Amino acid sequence: MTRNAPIGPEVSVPSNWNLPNIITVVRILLAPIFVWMLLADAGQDGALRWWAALLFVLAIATDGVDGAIARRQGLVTELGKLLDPIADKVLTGGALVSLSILGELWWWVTIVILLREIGITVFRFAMLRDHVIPASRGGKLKTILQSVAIALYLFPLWLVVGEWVHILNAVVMGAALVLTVITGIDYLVKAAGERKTTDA
Ligand SMILES: O=P(O)(O)OC[C@H](O)CO
Repeated sequence: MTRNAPIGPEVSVPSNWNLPNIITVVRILLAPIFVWMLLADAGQDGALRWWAALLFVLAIATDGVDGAIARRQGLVTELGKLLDPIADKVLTGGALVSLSILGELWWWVTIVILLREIGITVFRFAMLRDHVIPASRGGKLKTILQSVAIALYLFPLWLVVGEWVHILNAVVMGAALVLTVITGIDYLVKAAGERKTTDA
């Protein structure tokens, strides 16, 4: 037996350049195209606005696809765990900032959500020496709720069903905002709990 030979069965580590991670990268690349389309429409509710809304929905839907493929085909990687939430944040963050630039969403809502999203991303990187913190169930639910809220703002539904839809949009966005803050705090509380257990 050679010295330093691995003991036990070899465990194959999936390459970082696999289909789920490529889909995640495509999601990041779609974000600037979507933002450009939305801002180019400049609040005129024209065809470009509808296309931008559709592109957002298609892009955010890939969030479920990459995760499902990764789990089913055993392609879950540390890079994927790190990159997937970032891709979501680039897309949703781009949408929120654009909506605020267009004067359709209060800046304070965008700022609170961005602070939470950037804060948790910085926290994830800070914890990298220990382990990658995967997205929690609450975090996943938060992204779904944010996406629904953003999609409601993006599609100019008021042209079809009337102005009352603005109330629905604000309520759903409010719920997304609350869940965003709660799940952010949850990551920190859980990490503090884990630290206590390892220190004891
Ligand atoms: O806020 P996070 O980091 O929990 O993000 C959750 C991901 O977007 C789920 O795909």
